[in-house]
Amino acid sequence: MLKACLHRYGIWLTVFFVTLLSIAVSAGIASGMTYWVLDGSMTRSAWIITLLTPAVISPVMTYITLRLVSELDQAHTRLHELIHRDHLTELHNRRYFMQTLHAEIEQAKAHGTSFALAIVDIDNFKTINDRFGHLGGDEVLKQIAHACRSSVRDTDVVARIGGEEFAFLFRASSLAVAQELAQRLLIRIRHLDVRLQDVPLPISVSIGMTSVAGPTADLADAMRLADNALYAAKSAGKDRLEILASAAATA
Ligand SMILES: Nc1nc2c(ncn2[C@@H]2O[C@H](COP(=O)(O)OP(=O)(O)OP(=O)(O)O)[C@@H](O)[C@H]2O)c(=O)[nH]1
Repeated sequence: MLKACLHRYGIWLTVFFVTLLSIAVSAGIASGMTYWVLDGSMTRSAWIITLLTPAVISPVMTYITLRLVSELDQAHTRLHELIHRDHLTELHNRRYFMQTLHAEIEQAKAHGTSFALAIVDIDNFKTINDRFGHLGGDEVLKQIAHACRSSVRDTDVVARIGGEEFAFLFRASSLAVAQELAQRLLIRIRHLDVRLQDVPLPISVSIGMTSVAGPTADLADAMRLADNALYAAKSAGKDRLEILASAAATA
């Protein structure tokens, strides 16, 4: 925490902030709160100290501290976005998706909850790149990403997990509900009005889906089943949904 502060705000602001903390602590005002500082939750502890210190520190110093804390908050939010967003489509990225999937699997194991996982791959995307170049392909990716986002519920998670591959996590969903959402996505993408250089492009995706439920839920198994289902959808002619339910979900 101290290193990050030094790096971003330089020596003088860091010294100022540390001095401020020392004054507050030595005045006995922040006793009991210091474990939060040690715990690393700088923002929360700094806010608490800031609220308690106006009586002993001048308003100017309090203002500076508030600015510092708010900048730290913004820096933290920007960093979080950089780490978890795909910059092209503004969807979540693979890292975020895998973390969320892992948490959802743990939830299923602990509480017997269920959800559906889908992997969506654009059909014949290479031909679009070959014909219109990488920038043209990027434009199509953005439009498909938008369609993906607006085809699901707020509680669902959508991410771009590879070049022309997206993943969906349908929370607390039966396979039937998730299947309906995926079918809706297929239709929506089929009817997208995508044009590059005024040429209308037929766009479609293939979807592989599986369900995850109960104490035997496993991340690697879930990804493998969804991948295999996607492979089946591609092999069966593309532009379709294939489902491979896990043994636990069908039991
Ligand atoms: N424009 C663009 N293209 C990408 C990006 N990432 C991967 N690609 C392209 O995606 C294409 C994927 O091609 P393939 O794996 O052959 O897949 P496909 O042509 O969609 O074929 P099927 O999956 O069998 O339907 C390649 O041309 C990659 O260069 C990206 O970020 N932007």
